[in-house]
Amino acid sequence: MTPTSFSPAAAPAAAPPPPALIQLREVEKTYAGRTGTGAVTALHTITLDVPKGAILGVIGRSGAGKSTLIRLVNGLERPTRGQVIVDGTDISALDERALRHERRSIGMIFQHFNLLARRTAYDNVALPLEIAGVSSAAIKNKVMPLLDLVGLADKARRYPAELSGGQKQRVGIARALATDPKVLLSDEATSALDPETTEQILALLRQVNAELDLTILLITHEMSVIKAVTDRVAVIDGGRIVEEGPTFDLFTRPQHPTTRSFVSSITGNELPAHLASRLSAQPLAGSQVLVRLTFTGGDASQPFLSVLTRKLNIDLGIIQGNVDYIGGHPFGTLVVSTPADQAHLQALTDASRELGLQVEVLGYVA
Ligand SMILES: Nc1ncnc2c1ncn2[C@@H]1O[C@H](COP(=O)(O)OP(=O)(O)OP(=O)(O)O)[C@@H](O)[C@H]1O
Repeated sequence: MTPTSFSPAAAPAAAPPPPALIQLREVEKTYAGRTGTGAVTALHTITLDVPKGAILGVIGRSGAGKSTLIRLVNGLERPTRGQVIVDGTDISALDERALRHERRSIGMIFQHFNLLARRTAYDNVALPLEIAGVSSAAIKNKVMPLLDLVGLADKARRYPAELSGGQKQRVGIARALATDPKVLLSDEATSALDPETTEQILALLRQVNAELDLTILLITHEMSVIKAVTDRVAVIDGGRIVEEGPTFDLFTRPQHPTTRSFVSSITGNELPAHLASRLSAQPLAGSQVLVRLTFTGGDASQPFLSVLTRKLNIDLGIIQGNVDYIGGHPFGTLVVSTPADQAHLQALTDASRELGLQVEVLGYVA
């Protein structure tokens, strides 16, 4: 059943967004069908802004169109319709030569690192500079500080086979930064790494974002990556952006069912199956109503449960609860049960709203 939303708390007034460094304008991408298949429209009328200096994550399930989207931004694919603009340049309108030049300002890192096995870490990082015709003295001045930045100064002469997954991705990041890009594209860059290494690589991305004022567009299927590193998030589903906004807002006030499902995957918001299967949309005789209270920001630590029970003189059963942090800001959810009486429910809703909580009626269980 679809939960009824009881007046979610108003979003705080947002400052005007800084200018977008990446702009997708009504972008559509249709692939000609492979042998024996029809054409596939991977992206439908996508409009998306990545503000300068931001880390924006695009999350979607397999086949949603993430890879297509990121490949359009570095010009590996051309849109069927619409424009892809990076720092004022319409990537989709460039010829091959101009595109090659423009790609120097767009770094990219990959899930499987894409390092050349016969080149050392140093030589992998040097490669884009060699291609750009930079002198070997200037290359040395560039590569060693970059290896230092990613924590691999002592591994310059190692080959990829001698490096761990995390170290390989560090080389990938240094290589992507070699040409001083304005934008870093990350294609599932931590998907092949264990959780601890993932955390370290995401911390490195945050570091280069802050130190180099680098705009980062990353695609992922993992909400934990979105939570750990992004400022903004776009949810893609069936080739369409179904929701986009500041990461904290999407976690605390997800609107679209796909976003809710992604958020649930990490916050444990989903009710246990045995309870969800018994939920009814209408009250039954003697039933309890299940209500999800969501608390965000600085008020998350207030003792609202005891305030509510004292104020309303009601019993609240705790069904499920969770507190989490995004960018250092707490948010949490608590699912409570209480007798399904309309006046009772209204009083609980009003009192919860007074405390700054969002209230969502999930349904009724007998
Ligand atoms: N070169 C291609 N030719 C035809 N269809 C393609 C091509 N590339 C992608 N598609 C189709 O476009 C759709 C979106 O694919 P895309 O790879 O962008 O999704 P994704 O979200 O990155 O998926 P995954 O996470 O599995 O990589 C899918 O239906 C896919 O089969």
